[in-house]
Amino acid sequence: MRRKFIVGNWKMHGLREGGAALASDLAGRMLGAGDVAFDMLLCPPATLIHTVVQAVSDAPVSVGGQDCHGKDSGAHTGDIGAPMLADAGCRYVIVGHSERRQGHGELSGEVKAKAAAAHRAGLIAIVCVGETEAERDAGRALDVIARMVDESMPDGATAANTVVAYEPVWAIGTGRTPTPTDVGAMHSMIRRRLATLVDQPDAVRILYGGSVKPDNAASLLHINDVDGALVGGASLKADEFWAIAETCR
Ligand SMILES: O=C[C@H](O)COP(=O)(O)O
Repeated sequence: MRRKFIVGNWKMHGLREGGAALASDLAGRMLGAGDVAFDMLLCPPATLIHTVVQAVSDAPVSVGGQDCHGKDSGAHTGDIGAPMLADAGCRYVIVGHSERRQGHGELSGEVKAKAAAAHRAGLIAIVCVGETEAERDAGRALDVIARMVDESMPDGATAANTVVAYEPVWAIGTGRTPTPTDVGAMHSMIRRRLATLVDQPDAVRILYGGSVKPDNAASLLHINDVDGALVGGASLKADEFWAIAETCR
């Protein structure tokens, strides 16, 4: 049985005061809710990891990084090693987000190295894949994602150390989403693909990301093989993020 997983990716948003307030608000809601049918993860910018770890320390809320280097340490100015994230209190790290692939030219081979680095540090890697609008319009979405999954998944990936996030690039921050039929087809293809790449493919959580909002969360989160959401914009508002999470209850 895969528990639903609601992940907030704050991207490059937030200063200490607001970040602490948002994390504390969500921690309080989780504590007040008691038994919930989902896990919650917050991925703040690196400067807020310490603040958020402290704010959620009493609550069943995990903290993750938004990226890590493929090497554990070294002369890599501006980068963060996975052991540093673990040391700061993270349990997870997002790798291969399309904003990294596109904005920083990351290819799947590098994403695979980052996921492997996460595993070495004892972190759970959230491996992101997603097609562009041109690829979908050309009818190539399933092939593109199959290849990205094949090339991004590190050796030794298991259901315990890896989560996959499917995020169509054209749906991120645009208010547009694929149809539930298209999301279902993509997620079931990804799971079939995982059968050749990881142990216990049926236990791997596959998240959907891209314009998840309170008003579409229920229809997206109840699709077969959709095990949660990777939420950007709506994760910056406690009411919206909580409303998305509550559709899993
Ligand atoms: O990591 C999150 C995704 O990029 C989705 O962002 P969004 O919810 O703002 O569309």
